[in-house]
Amino acid sequence: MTKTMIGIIGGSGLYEIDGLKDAQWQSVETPWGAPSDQILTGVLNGVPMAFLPRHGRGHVHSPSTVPYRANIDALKRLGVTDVIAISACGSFREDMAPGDFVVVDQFIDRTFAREKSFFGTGCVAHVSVAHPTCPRLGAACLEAGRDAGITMHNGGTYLAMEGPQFSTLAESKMYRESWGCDVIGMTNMPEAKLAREAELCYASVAMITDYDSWHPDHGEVDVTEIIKTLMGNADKGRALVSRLPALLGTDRDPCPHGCDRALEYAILTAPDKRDPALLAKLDAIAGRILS
Ligand SMILES: CSC[C@H]1O[C@H](OP(=O)(O)O)[C@H](O)[C@@H]1O
Ligand SMILES: Nc1ncnc2[nH]cnc12
Repeated sequence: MTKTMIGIIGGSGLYEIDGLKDAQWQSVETPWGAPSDQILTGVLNGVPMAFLPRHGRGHVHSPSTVPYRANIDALKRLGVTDVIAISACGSFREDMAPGDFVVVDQFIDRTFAREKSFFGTGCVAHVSVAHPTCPRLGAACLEAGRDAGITMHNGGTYLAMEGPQFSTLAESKMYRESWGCDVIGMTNMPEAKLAREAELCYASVAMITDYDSWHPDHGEVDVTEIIKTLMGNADKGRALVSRLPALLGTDRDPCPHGCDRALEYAILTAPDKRDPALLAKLDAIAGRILS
């Protein structure tokens, strides 16, 4: 049995959380560069927690320049076992209204200008992302949100776009009508794929801020409206987070869905052909399987 450590990746509007005992902002170095910011560590309601603002405090990084690999590596290096990503999203569904939260369980990845893997020449690995989020962790988020009085939706497909511009009307309609997506954002990919490679359980909570541009009564996306909705959402996000420790507990069994064993049969490169320099960089991510 291992000890639980909760990692929260806070999206737009969520740059810190309160109530951590022994809170301190820590600098973490990784072989993939610096994470988005220092990481706030401490203990929340009896369980160790690490909080990382995805865009950095003051919103420094754009969705394309967020150092996704460094962020996931830094959380893993600190001992995080369970990552909850909290993200501002547009909605493609009338019934997923601004102010509601969605526990996302699928993604369509339309990003193209980002590093998407820790692996590559000299150590090739292929993990499954058929089920890219952890159902156990998603269920805890759903319960925590409902306990906090938030309107929660169980399951949804997140369209990850490159940005930073919002979608055209034609794109918005295509994602909604032809592709059956539920929400849209710019950051959960490659974050979710990298978390799987790092053998971390990952759940994604979408905080709905707008109806993207498809909705005839709402017109185009307006970032000032998004920020207004975000201000209300951020407090709800914190309320959800404060309920997670009681639901996840201090001790942790192996993930029933195998997230923490994703690399077991994934590495294809023969031991004698592996690149020592890449193996050294993989110390935190794949140390369990490579050492
Ligand atoms: C503030 S509008 C667009 C911005 O908000 C979302 O960020 P995050 O996913 O980190 O909450 C979206 O992905 C864009 O980066
Ligand atoms: N409509 C939208 N499209 C992409 N990212 C978003 N983040 C918040 N609203 C969004």
